[in-house]
Amino acid sequence: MDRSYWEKVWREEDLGFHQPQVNRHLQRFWQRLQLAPEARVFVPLCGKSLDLDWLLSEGHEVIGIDLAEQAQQAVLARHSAGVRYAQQSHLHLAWQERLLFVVGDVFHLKADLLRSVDAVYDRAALVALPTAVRENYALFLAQCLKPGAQILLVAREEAARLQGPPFSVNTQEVERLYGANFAIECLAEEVRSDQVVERVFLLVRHQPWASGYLPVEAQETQAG
Ligand SMILES: C[S@@+](CC[C@H](N)C(=O)[O-])C[C@H]1O[C@@H](n2cnc3c(N)ncnc32)[C@H](O)[C@@H]1O
Repeated sequence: MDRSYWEKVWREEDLGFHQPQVNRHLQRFWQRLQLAPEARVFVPLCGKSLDLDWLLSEGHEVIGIDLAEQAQQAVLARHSAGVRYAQQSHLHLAWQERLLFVVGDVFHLKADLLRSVDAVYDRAALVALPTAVRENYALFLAQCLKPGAQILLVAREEAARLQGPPFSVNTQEVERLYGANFAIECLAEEVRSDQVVERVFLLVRHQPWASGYLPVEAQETQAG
């Protein structure tokens, strides 16, 4: 999905993905991450999700990014006091107290910023991306996140779905994308009435040199 696809979605307010309430998996499983209240949380492809507000209410610093300026405006309308703005290359930044909302492409974020993140909350982000971009996204997160950083991932599998977004992402796909760099635990699996299987995963970035770990930058070479 290119930028023009999402621009049209936002222009036409075709926002079927937006939830009018905080995600129940987030509320149920967030405590499993055992984060300090002041921990920094990254919410990629965040839209105008109320989950940002919930994470702020837990005391976290929250960084959201979305291509859509409308998403930023909607979120800032809920956090309007004392907003400040800045531009950094292709990114439009707005921040207010513990919230930083970036308008731009997730792949333009600086690795330094993501390295400061303790946890990532991914609902409808990975599954919004087609296969090739999904691979880049998973590798990008692996390269930027520090060891020990966690990802709470809500994925959806829909066997009959050939097109997206949302795309069907099953357990094998999560393992293919993240298995080399993260420990993966499936926290919940639910079959919905519409035959969509929703799964919640907890991913933890490996510590360097743990058994089986190779840094993503490493190239295999011949001995001798
Ligand atoms: C399916 S929506 C999910 C929004 C949000 N996570 C939620 O739960 O409501 C995907 C969002 O990703 C944004 N998006 C798509 N590609 C992006 C990219 N490369 N960088 C930043 N945002 C992107 C779109 O504008 C859209 O708002």
